[in-house]
Amino acid sequence: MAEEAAASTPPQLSAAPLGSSVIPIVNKLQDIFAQLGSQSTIELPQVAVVGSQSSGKSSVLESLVGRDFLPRGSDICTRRPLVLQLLQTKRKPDGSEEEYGEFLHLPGKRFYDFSEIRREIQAETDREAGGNKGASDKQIRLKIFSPNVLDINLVDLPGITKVPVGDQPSDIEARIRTMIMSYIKQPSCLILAVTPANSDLANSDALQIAGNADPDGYRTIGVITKLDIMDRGTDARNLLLGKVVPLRLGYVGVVNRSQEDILLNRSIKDALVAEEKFFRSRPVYTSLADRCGVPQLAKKLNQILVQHIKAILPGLKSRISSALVSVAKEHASYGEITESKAGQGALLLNILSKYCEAFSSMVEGRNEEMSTCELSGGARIHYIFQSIFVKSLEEVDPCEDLTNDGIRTAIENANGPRSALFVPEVPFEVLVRRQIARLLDPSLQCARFIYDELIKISHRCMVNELQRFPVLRRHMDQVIGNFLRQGLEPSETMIGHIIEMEMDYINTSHPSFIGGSKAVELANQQIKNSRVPLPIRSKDGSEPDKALTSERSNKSRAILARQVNGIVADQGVRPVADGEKLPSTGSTSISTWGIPSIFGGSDNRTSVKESSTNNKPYSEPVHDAEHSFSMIHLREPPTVLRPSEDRSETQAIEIAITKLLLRSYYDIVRKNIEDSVPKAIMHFLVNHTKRELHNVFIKKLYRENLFEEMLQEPDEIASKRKRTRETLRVLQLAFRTLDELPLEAETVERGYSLGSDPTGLPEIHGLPTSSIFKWKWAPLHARPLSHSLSVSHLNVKLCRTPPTKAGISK
Ligand SMILES: Nc1nc2c(ncn2[C@@H]2O[C@H](COP(=O)(O)OP(=O)(O)OP(=O)(O)O)[C@@H](O)[C@H]2O)c(=O)[nH]1
Repeated sequence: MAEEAAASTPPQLSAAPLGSSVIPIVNKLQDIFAQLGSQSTIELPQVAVVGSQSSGKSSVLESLVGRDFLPRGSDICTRRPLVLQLLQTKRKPDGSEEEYGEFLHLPGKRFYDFSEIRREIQAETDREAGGNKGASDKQIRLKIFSPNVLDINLVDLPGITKVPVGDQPSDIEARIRTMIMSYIKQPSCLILAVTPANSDLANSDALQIAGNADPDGYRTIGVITKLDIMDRGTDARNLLLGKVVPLRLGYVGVVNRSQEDILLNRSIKDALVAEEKFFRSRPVYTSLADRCGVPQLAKKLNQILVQHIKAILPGLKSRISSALVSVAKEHASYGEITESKAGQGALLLNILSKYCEAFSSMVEGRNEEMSTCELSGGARIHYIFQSIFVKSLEEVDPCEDLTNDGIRTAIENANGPRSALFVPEVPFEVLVRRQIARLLDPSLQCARFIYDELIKISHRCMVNELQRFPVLRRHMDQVIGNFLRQGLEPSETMIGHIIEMEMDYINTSHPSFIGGSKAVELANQQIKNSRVPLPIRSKDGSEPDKALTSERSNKSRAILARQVNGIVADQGVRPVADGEKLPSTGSTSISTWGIPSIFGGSDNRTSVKESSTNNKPYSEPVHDAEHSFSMIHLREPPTVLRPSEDRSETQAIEIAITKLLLRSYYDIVRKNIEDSVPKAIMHFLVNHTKRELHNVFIKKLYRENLFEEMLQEPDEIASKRKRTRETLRVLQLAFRTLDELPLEAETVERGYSLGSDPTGLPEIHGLPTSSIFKWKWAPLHARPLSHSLSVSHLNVKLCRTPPTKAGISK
């Protein structure tokens, strides 16, 4: 009845629950985890009680939890492992608490009456293990929800029994041992090895099985129960001092409720008071206060939990600090909200200046985020100039699209109605102009490429910073786009002028130009060298070795084109041109270029004349003598006239000269263009943009009436800023909290008071400390429990008083 009454009163822990003083610290840490958005929790070690049957395991566990809910009795009670999950719940808004249990096998059913929990454990044990003392290794899982507990698992295990009774199989002892071992061999399991004081400790099943699972004793605490029913005249001093069986973490002696107390419904609270009274009334235990009583056991466990928490703190701290750095960076990227006009103006000005600075830096290669994987910014501009533009121009052969026939046609056209006396200047100029004109397109294309590059660079400037101001970004892109287009126009005009200038005046006095005399000399040389073998023209007019000679000729040209000024005396076989017939003699008289006379020998002239007469298109029909007085009819000139196919040596020389001149002059122009086009683009487009961009921005965008519009932020950014600011605040708080976490033994001992903590959790204390319970235990000798429990070193602050020699059990 009393127990029922206790259960119905507002749930209040009546004793020092396990880990009570650690709860606030763990809560704080859990809060930090939660605020970090982390799913992980602080995993506290599981605590298992082991021992022989009826040694008092369940009683110890109950005392630690502070609630009556486990079946206890002089007979076998725990016949299935009971995994007790303590789960901390939030206090209700009105401050009231709610404690209840829930079984895994009865999901959704809440047990607010703890004696009902006990009845359900008994019933569930019977269901699985039968009603006649049978045991089963099938767990009963019970969750206890309370605002006053630590999230920790406690395991009540069946007691070790020797002689099978009831329905127990013959190997009951082995079975139970195996079952117990499966729990306590886990390195994260803390073992409470329970031995009644009225039995022989040296024969303790609890210590024996715990020793098997934890040979070094880093996670075994010895618990001596039933100190109150020891033989008269005996005491547990030596046991507690570890003189009988040494234990690294030592022993704690407790007095639980007797069977009589249970029958009388004596509460745990009363039992704890009685226990305190018991130790106080036994002078033999006075000096062992730190190892006597359930509160001391709870304290010892708390200390181990604190050590465990300490071990996980450094990892937690480094996680928080790295999160702090990245969140702070993100927060900074969203900037601050600026409301005043002056502030907005300054912000806008700052952005514009920074943008221009970033643009210039990228063009000049001073960009901080310089890539090591690919060319960027100014380097790409250089590449376009040198590796694309210049290289392409150098690969062009000015005579590439000119056939010998073409050149000859041009020459004949230039001669007009006369036969040429001099090497005609006009065809060279016409042809060279045509080649120069070809340079316009690649030059304009080059300017376009650079323009595209600048647009790309502009898009890469301040990408992150301007995310916040999409309207401004759009406007800036527009302004710089227009401005670059405007810069492209004068550079294109300039390129046009450069090409026109080159075409307008063919400077045959250029010092690098080959000049007429030299060209004639070289041409003669070439003709002479290539006189034998003469290409034999077949009937259809094709030359068998045309392809070959043409190829050679191309090669020679290529060599020629690579020489300085484009001139080299071609020593090898240098057929003048495709399909040329070379004269047998090469004697020519040479004048200087300009008015160069290349009077061919009379033979040549004759041969030209002859060849012209023999030329089919011009040849007249042969008339009979009888028709000599009749009207002579001329053949109608064809609509399209071409020069005769037969070529004189003079013509061959003329063609060769023209080509030499073309190449030489083209080379001069090409170099000029290669030099001046990039200069024009740099001046009118690139550098002009660098110089003027800031002014243009100011002129177009820095207007007070536009501030608001330009600095408009998307809602998303505002909410991101708010969110990161909050996260930042939480992280900073978490970092501070970790630093200030009172993990010193003294504070933990007292129960960490949250004071005016906004979570509103109450102060939680253990039992009032009387002089007899004055804590002296100092775990200086403690060693890591396991990997998950361990701390590599203990904080010296944990040690208030040096441990007594006896306390350091070996
Ligand atoms: N006088 C006295 N009786 C105790 C003490 N501890 C336990 N008991 C009694 O011993 C009996 C067994 O206690 P339990 O807590 O059920 O022991 P247990 O080890 O859990 O038992 P099983 O689970 O059956 O193995 C009960 O009647 C308890 O009242 C104690 O310190 N002093």
